Amino acid sequence: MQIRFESSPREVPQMNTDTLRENFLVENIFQPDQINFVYTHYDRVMIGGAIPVNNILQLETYDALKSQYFLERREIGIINIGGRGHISADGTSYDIEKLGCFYAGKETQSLTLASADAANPAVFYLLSSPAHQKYPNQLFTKEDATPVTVGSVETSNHRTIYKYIHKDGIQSAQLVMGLTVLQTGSVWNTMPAHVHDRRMEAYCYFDVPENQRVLHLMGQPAETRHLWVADRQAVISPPWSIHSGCGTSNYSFIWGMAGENKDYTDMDAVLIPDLK
Ligand SMILES: O=C(O)C(=O)C[C@H](O)C(=O)CO
Ligand SMILES: [Zn+2]
Repeated sequence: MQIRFESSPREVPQMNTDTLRENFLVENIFQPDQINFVYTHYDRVMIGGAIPVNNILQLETYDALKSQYFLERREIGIINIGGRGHISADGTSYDIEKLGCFYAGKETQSLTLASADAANPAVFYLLSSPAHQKYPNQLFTKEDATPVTVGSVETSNHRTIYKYIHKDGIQSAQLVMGLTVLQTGSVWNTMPAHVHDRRMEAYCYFDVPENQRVLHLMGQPAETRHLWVADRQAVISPPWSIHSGCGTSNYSFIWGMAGENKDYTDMDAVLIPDLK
C-alpha cells in the first residue's frame, strides 16, 4: 500500500508537474481482481479501488493499520461506478447497482466485493477514515440520495449532486461522501470554488470518455496549480486547497471528506475574480 504524507501550502507552489502528481494524483487503484489503497496522512483517509472480475475480493487489513481486521477502528464508504455488484458484510448480502453507495461501520469484521457479471464487472471506489464510534451498515441507491441540480448551462456547470453519507443522510463517525454528474455540454465542477479547512477532500473522476481529460485545479485560491486527470483517477485535496475541475467533455466524480464535521454546507466560498 502506498503512503502519502502531507504537503504544506508553502511547499506546493514550488512543485513541478511530476512532484505535484506524485503527491496529489492517485493513478492505478482500479485493477482487475485486486483491492488497492493509497493511505494518506490527510485525516488518515484511505483511497481505494477494486474490480472483482473472476474472484470475490475480501477486504483485508494492512500491516500499517496494526489492526486485526480492516474495519476494527475504521469506517468505509463504497460507491459502484461499474456494472451490478454484490457486497457482503458480516454475512448480510447487498446488491449494488451503478452509482449505489454502501456504508460499512466500525467493527464490521468481514466484507467482500463481487460482480454480478464478469463481462461487465462492478467497479468499486472505496474511501475509509478512522472511526471512534460504530454506525449501522447501510445501502443507498442514487434515488435515496435526494439529488439536487445546481449550476446552469450558461455557465457550463449544470450538474446533479447526490449526497449519500453526510449529516442528514447515511450516518457515519466522520466520513462524508457522494457524487456529482455533469450534464451533457457542461464541463465545470465546483465553480465557484471553495475551501473547507476543517475537512480534507478526495475527488475520483469517472465516466470520462476515452481520450478526454479533466483539468483539476488545486492550491490556495490566489496560488492555483493544475493536474490533468484521466478516467478512474483520484486527486487528494488538502483542507486548505480549492478542488475544482474543467473537462474536455462532461464527466462524473465521487467526492469524499473527513475531518472536523459532517456538514456538507460548511464551505468557505471563493469569488471567481479572487482566483489566481
Ligand atoms: O459539483 C460540485 O460543486 C461538488 O460536487 C462539490 C463537492 O461536493 C465538494 O467539494 C464538497 O465539499
Ligand atoms: Zn469541497
